[in-house]
Amino acid sequence: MPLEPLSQKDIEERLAELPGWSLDGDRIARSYRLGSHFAAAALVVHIAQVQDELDHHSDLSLGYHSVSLTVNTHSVGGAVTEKDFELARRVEELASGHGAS
Ligand SMILES: C[C@H](O)[C@H](O)[C@H]1CNC2=NC(N)=NC(=O)C2=N1
Repeated sequence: MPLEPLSQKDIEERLAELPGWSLDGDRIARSYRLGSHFAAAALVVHIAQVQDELDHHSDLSLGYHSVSLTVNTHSVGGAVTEKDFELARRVEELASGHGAS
């Protein structure tokens, strides 16, 4: 099925199931805290691996003890789609395995 922009209501319903995620303009976003810079870097690499697997890529940044990402879907002109939430759910699983909060 082709990707379509989600309505505001659809976005809010999905965000309600993803604590820590929020709408930032036309993107969904989350930041994580980790116990060290190296732990944060490892999470970035793991997220990059999943993004290539899904062929869907966030803007992903590494801080001192933090990782931040924002994502929308370029192919529909930069709107939020189901694919962004698929990535967000996968990242949540990963982050928990890395001890991120
Ligand atoms: C050709 C390739 O499949 C596309 O460019 C993919 C790659 N990653 C992507 N990532 C995001 N966030 N949106 C896209 O539309 C997108 N498209």
